[in-house]
Amino acid sequence: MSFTPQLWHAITPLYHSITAHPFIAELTQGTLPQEKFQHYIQQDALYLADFARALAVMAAKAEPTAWVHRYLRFAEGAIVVEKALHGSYFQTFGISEEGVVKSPACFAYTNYLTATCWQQSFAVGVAALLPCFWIYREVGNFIWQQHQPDNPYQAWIDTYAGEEFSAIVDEAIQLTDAVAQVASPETRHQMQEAFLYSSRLEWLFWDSAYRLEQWPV
Ligand SMILES: Cc1ncc(CN)c(N)n1
Repeated sequence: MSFTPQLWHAITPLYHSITAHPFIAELTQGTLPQEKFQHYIQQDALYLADFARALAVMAAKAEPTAWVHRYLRFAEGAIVVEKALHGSYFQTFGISEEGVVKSPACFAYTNYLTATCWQQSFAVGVAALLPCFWIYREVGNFIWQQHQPDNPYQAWIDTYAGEEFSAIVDEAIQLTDAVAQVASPETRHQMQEAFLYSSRLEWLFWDSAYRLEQWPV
């Protein structure tokens, strides 16, 4: 069995906790209060800036050289495609991320990703970044299958359930398998841990938006 199905298998209960979370349930129905979606999208704009930087770090570390380009394209996708999606919602709501402070969950996730990509091996960084692709595609498809008419969040759903995003996710999965194939058992173990931590942080990110999380002190 290749490596990535094992990664997914390990987080399957966690993934079900994400799809059962009220944020996702209400996003699916189109009933998620605007205030919660706005909180999410503002935090996500801050997240994406650091996500793109983490991907650029991975591009700098990538071996073979052909992979440099792939990680640069992933970073470009985060900055151009995903930020454009946020931009359209910002315009609709008349908001921006200007002056917004990272929530504890956003702070934890972005710091985890950037620290891992800078300090750990290329292999571990690859695994830490994979849930950011894979979970979003699965959640996008999950919601899309339950299509509700006039959902105000349809543009978000269409982006992550779309073919363009799916092709990127396939690439990220293949890359992870290729890296794992030549990794030592210890590195593979570290990759599994990194994948799990990022997956937990994905859950936390949605949960924090649902709670309109602020710093308690
Ligand atoms: C928190 C989070 N994780 C993942 C994605 C998809 N790149 C995102 N936009 N935001």
